[in-house]
Amino acid sequence: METDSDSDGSHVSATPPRDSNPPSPPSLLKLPRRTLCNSSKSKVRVKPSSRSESGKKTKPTPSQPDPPPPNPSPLQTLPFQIRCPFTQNFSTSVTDSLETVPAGFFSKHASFSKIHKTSLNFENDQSLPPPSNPETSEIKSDVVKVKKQINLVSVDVPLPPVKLRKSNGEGNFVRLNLSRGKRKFVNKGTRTKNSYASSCGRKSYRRSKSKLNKKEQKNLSGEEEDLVIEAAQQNQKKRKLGSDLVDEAVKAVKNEASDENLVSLLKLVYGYDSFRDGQLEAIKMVLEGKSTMLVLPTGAGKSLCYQIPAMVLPGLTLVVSPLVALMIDQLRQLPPVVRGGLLSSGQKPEEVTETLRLLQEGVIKVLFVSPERFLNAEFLSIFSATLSISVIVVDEAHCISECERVNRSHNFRPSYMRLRASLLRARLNVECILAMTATATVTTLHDVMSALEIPASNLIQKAILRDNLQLSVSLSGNNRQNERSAKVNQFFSLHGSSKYYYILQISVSLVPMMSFRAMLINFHPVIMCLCPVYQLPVSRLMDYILILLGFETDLISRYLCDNNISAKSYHSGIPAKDRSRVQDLFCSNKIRVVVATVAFGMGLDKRDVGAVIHYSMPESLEEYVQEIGRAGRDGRLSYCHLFFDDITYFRLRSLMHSDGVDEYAINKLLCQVFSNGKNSCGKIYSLVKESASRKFDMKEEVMLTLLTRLELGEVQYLRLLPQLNATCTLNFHKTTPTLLADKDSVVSAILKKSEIKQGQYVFDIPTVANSIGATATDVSNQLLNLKLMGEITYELKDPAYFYTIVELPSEFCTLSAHLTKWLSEVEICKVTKLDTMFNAAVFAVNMCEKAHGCYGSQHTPCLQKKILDYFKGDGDFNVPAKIGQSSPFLRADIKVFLQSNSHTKFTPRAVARIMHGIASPAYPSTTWSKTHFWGRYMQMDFQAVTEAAKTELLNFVGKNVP
Ligand SMILES: Nc1ncnc2c1ncn2[C@@H]1O[C@H](COP(=O)(O)OP(=O)(O)OP(=O)(O)O)[C@@H](O)[C@H]1O
Repeated sequence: METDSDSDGSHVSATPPRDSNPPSPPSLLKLPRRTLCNSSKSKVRVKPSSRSESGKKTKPTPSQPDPPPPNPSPLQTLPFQIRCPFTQNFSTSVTDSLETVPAGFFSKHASFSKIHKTSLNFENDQSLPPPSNPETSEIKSDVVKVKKQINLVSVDVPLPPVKLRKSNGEGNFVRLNLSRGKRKFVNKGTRTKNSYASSCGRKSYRRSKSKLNKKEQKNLSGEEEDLVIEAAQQNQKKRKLGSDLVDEAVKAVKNEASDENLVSLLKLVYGYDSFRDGQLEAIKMVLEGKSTMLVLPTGAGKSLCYQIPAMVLPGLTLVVSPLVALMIDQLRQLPPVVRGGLLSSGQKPEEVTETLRLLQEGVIKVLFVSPERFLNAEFLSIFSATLSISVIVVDEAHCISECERVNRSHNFRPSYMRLRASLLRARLNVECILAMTATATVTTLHDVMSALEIPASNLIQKAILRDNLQLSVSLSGNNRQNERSAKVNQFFSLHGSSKYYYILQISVSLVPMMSFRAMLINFHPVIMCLCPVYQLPVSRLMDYILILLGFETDLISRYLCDNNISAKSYHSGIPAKDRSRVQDLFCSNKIRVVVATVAFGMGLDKRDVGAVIHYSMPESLEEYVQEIGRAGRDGRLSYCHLFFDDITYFRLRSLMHSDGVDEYAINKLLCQVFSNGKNSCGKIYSLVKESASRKFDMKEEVMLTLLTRLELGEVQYLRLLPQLNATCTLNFHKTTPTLLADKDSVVSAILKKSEIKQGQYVFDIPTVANSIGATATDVSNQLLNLKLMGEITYELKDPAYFYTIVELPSEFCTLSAHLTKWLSEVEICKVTKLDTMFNAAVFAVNMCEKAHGCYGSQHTPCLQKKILDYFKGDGDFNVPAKIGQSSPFLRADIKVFLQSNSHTKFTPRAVARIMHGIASPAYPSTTWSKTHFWGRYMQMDFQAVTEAAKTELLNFVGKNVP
């Protein structure tokens, strides 16, 4: 399943809210007024809002008067403000920024506090936009003298070893590959500018000199040239020294993995003074070869827990990661002393070959792979006797849990079933497994630890949430279109042109776009809402990620660009190359906003993301925690706002049922898979994806999940083979078919097993392969060879799942009942997670008593509590009251529907899907959305609709229905 790694769930198309009574806008977050001022006001220090004794918020008192605020408008009373870059003030006083950090944060996260201060210093120094990478500024100052002295712009003087980590947030990989515009998925380690072993001296000087333009070269005096050479040589020495120091430190840890030795290594390689909570413990466990379950909050530094062991342990560290984007990001984050590589479906053959070569040579210490690539025959063949693996790291290990697997990636990820300790040990001979996640409920932890055979004593679990994230929620209301337009007009007539108003204009102008969105979703009578406006305080370099559904991302990013906020969209419809470019641009601060679907968030480690805005509700609290975890990774206060509305919730809840299947359909699938009876064992078969999907009314991913379960369940019934096309249409050109068949067994088999249609030979690849005892891949390769020799041309069609039968089930009924139960548990689990997310949001908005620090739309304490309860297993799992359980019209509507479609066969599930507006392979939306029953009962419990459909079908057909 090659695409899985890129899955982002953008299939979800949310319906806009249509509540006729919009809530009163959320109360204003009292911002330091400086965020609203132009640069001339930048020195004005304003205390953040304070609370009166009665608990009411009071307005901040500026030490210097600001321009009078605009007249009160609903648009002002919002939690955030999106700032235009031109009005942004980058010069922030240290005290102001410190005021934004919640009490207790530094005490808990010593290392965070260090970074926080570093960043503040940077801000003071860098007062003008556009911003350079904050992480490089400190380091650059070290070399500034040399540069100034010799009047050079582009001489890259290498850095002292202790600062390596900070000097280049992109890691050596970026330097060598990405900066050239080509992505080779190999971390080039020691050859980079910042690495210890990079060549300097003469060679470096030559390279530097060649970068200068002619004029600059002419201006370089002999004395200056000597200075350049001397600087380069000095740095070469420093690097050598640094490299030796790291070697020494690694050796010391190998001898004794003491706290002291590990901290020295940490300082030397990363420049950090101390480990964060949980890191040291985890590193020591891994170094001792103990399988470990590590649960640390987002941004707490889990990656370091395998990076340091990778420096010390002799073999390879294999990291299984769910998304290609995440792998690339992690590869970049590797320190220069640890060389990494990745194997993914998006690579060119030469990149794969290069990675394999480096692996064989033992140069690559950390290899990232997707679960789809993992453990297949090709992958296993890499690992010869000489290549040993020290640790397998399962990143985002919650995906192993069955419910999580489908929920988080919005797609079935059957390949996660391969991540079982027994398989890993048998096939890769690895003892130590490190499973890492930020979000795991008690059940998920249990699933992961038992799959990976991690003893309970080896669980390291710290806080779930960082406390520098300010959480707010608002329920989107639904204004009628003309009301909205009136509001916009009123707003502009009141506050014409000042910069302050300009900022508001940005959000207000989202309104026409919302209407456009309404036009796109034409399946329901949609009443659009005036999307609340976000006002985000920009007290520092600020970036935003808007998490929202696929097709909207382009619209919104275009809109933001039109309003001078540099933004790009990121969703699965964009080619992988462009997506990674967007990520590069965002990470290098060239754009400020990424308007993205969920694919963008996972694992992204950009320190200064100031806010994550959920434009629509995530599907679970795990997803929410994971996604807001992209904000504030530098330890500073950051904002996470969630918009939710009933319609989107209903829509998402319906979609949770789109993967479900009935026992009847599973039974039919089993009959086909094992249709060849006793003699089929050991033979190759194919299941053509498209036709089977329609026949069984089952999504392709669901079929693959079932096949994988038949391979990896308690009994191995079959073995999955590489996916290929099943049907071939072939023409002979040079040699006559019979002559060629004499020389070639594949051709001979083709002649025997083909049908001739219009002079062309049409055959089934598995049939030909079985007839000569070859594999389907062998047949495909031979066809390619013959084509290259000019003997044949051919066309392949019918993409299919290929498998060999290992054992026939004794009977299908028990097996299909078992599989159905398993899938329906997953379905229920997904719905429960969504309900819990919705309940938490509803609680924050409606039931929170505004005690314990919640106020206005700020719900940090109460949301934090909801999240913690959920992860402890005490969440509010009740079905929200909004979900209807019965309707007086439902059965009558179903009856009419069945009568008007009497020519079509339905199952109860198929009827319920249509009533919920969910397309399926056999009932596509192109046909069925035309019925006016489409989506009519979206607000009713799916199970209740299914039951009603079953009753009506029984009445209608007058006999048992499946
Ligand atoms: N001991 C430390 N002191 C200071 N910074 C650290 C420390 N350890 C890690 N970091 C930094 O913290 C940031 C986040 O680390 P990392 O990406 O490993 O987090 P994570 O736990 O994997 O987060 P997520 O679950 O969100 O992917 C990185 O920039 C990393 O360099």
